[in-house]
Amino acid sequence: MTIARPLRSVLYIPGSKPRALDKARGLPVDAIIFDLEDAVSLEEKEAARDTLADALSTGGYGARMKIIRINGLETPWGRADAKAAVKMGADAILLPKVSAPSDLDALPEITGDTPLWAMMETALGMLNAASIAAHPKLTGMVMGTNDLAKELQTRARPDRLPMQTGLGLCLLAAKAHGLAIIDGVYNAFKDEAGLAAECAQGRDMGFDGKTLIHPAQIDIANAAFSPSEADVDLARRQIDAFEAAEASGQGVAVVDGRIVENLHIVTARETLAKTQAIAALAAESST
Ligand SMILES: CC(C)(COP(=O)(O)OP(=O)(O)OC[C@H]1O[C@@H](n2cnc3c(N)ncnc32)[C@H](O)[C@@H]1OP(=O)(O)O)[C@@H](O)C(=O)NCCC(=O)NCCSC(=O)C[C@H](O)C(=O)O
Ligand SMILES: [Mg+2]
Repeated sequence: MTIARPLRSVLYIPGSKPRALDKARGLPVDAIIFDLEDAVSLEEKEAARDTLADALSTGGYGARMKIIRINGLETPWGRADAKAAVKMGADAILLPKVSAPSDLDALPEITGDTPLWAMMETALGMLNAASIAAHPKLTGMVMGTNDLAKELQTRARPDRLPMQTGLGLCLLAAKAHGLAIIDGVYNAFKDEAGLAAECAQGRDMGFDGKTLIHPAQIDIANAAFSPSEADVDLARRQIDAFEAAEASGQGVAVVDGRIVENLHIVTARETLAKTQAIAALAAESST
C-alpha cells in the first residue's frame, strides 16, 4: 500500500508577489506551486526568480510540498528557471504545456534527481497522456484546465462535460503509472458553492486534490479531499468485519448490506492511512 503525502490543496503563488509568498507560510495548504510561468508578467520574469529564491531561502513553508512551475524550455527563461529551482530545493519541478514525453527529456540534465511534474493542458498532451505518464522522472500531473479550454474552444459548464475526456485520459494515465494527479483551478474564487461542487466532482473522479488560486479556497478543498468521519467509521467497521469473517474461515463479510472483500480492505486501509497522513502534516505544519 502506498501512503502518499496529502495533496488536497495545492495553491499557486505568483513568484513575483512577496506579500503572497509571505502569507503562504501560515496557510493550511498541503502543497504550494511557486509560479514563474503564467502568473508572472514578461517584464517581471527575471525579478520573480530572485524574489522566489529569497522567499525559499528564508524558509518557513514547513512540511508543505514545494513545487516550482518554471517557464517552458523554449522560452528565454525556462533553462535558468530549472537550474534555479534545483538550487532553491524544490520538491518537484513543474513543466508547463507538456504535449509529449520528449518535452521532458531535456530537463534531467539540468535538474538531476529532482522529480518532475507535468502540466497537462494541451490537446496533444491529452492524447499522449499515457506515454507522458510513463516518463521515468515524472511523479505528478496537474490539470491546466484554463489552457485546455482555450485550445479546445469549450465553454465553462458546471458539469465540465467538455473537459471530461481530457480529465479522464490524464487520470487513467496517472493512476496506471502511480503518479499524483491534481485537478485544475476554479477561476471564480469568490464562489464557494461552485468550488465545493467542482471539488466533489474531482474527488469522486479520483483526483488527489485541487489546484487553487486564492487562500479563500483552501478550506473547501481540504474538506472535500479528506476522508469524512463517515468514511473513517465505515473503513474501521469493514476492517473489523473482514477480520472476523477471516477468523471464522470466510473470505467475505457484509457491512451495511454490502459485501466486503479483500480489495475493499485495501481501500479501507488507505482511507485510514490518508487520515493519519493528514493529521501528521497538520501537526508538522503547526510547529
Ligand atoms: C486572484 C488574485 C489576483 C486576487 O488577488 P487579491 O485581489 O490580492 O486578493 P485578496 O485581496 O483577496 O487577497 C487577500 C490576501 O491573500 C493574499 N493572496 C491572494 N492570493 C494569494 C495566493 N495565491 N497565495 C497566497 N496569498 C495570496 C493576498 O496577498 C492578501 O494578503 P494580505 O494582503 O496579507 O491580506 C490572487 O489571488 C492571485 O494572484 N492568485 C494567483 C493567480 C495565479 O497564480 N494564477 C496562475 C495559476 S492558474 C493557472 O495558470 C492554471 C493552469 O496553467 C491552467 O491553464 O489552467
Ligand atoms: Mg496553463
